[in-house]
Amino acid sequence: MTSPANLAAAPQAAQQPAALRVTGLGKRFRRTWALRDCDLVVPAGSVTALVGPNGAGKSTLLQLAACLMRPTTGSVEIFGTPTDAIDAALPRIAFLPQDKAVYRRFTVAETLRFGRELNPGWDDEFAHARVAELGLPLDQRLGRLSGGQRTQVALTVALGKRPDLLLLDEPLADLDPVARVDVAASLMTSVLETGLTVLYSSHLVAELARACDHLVVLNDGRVQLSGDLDEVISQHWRLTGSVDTVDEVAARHEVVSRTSAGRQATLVVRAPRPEIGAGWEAELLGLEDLVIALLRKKTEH
Ligand SMILES: Nc1ncnc2c1ncn2[C@@H]1O[C@H](COP(=O)(O)OP(=O)(O)OP(=O)(O)O)[C@@H](O)[C@H]1O
Repeated sequence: MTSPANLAAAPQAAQQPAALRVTGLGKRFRRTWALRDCDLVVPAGSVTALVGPNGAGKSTLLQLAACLMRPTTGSVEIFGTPTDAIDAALPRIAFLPQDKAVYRRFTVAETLRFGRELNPGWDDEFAHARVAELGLPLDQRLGRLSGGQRTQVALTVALGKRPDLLLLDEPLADLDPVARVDVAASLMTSVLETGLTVLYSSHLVAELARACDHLVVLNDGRVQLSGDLDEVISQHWRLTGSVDTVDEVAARHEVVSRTSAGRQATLVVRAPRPEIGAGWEAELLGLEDLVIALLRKKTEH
């Protein structure tokens, strides 16, 4: 009753067209399993948030999807093409790694030229229009741009490749709050204009709630939950009541987390409608509280 479940991976896997499909995926580095037994689908056209604590395996998953590493077990498919067939899969993907991987000595123009030379499907007109719209000077070296501007150049290179699946590893992490909001908004405009699928890892859960329609929670190398964001949120409740009756209430539900303070017990449960008795209250969780509950180790059993 208490083990976290993969809410929607099974039905998703059967029904939805997948931009990314991961089956039985595992990745081991020496003795450490960074990912284990992962099954998940990122639906085509979705903006999917990938969340989890440090070391959960988010970057490893993104790098496997970007064909930068080979799985130890299982498989990864991009729009139905296994990433083993790298020549077919690669043109459909763009990956923005955590460190953005830009050359600080290159100017903006040189960076775009680099993008053009490396990518057969490069859209030069789009890339130049995007940097012009953002007011980024073509002759400026990337090392002299602000962090937010550098991120915008890296995003322009990723988008200029005209990918079908954009993989972003914490793209906003090193930006100040204003730059974060601006970069996220311009990214979402580009996403809406192009209709591409995005898988986006971040610790900034509140910002993800604005941008994303699907959620994948990774914890300790495993998929803890995946599904449509509204559906996920409509099925997670915070129940509060007396510690005297908490066992009875817990026994009627799938418990995600359980805590207590003095005489008051709090349960986070997964249920379409919670079944509570007198003296108990139920409220739906917001995304941030839900992610915290999912990632918190259960403190009592
Ligand atoms: N190249 C590597 N060699 C050895 N171990 C690795 C390597 N890459 C990742 N790991 C290990 O795999 C696990 C998952 O790491 P990963 O970077 O995927 O997590 P993450 O969720 O992206 O973390 P963060 O939020 O801190 O970026 C960690 O235990 C990490 O130490």
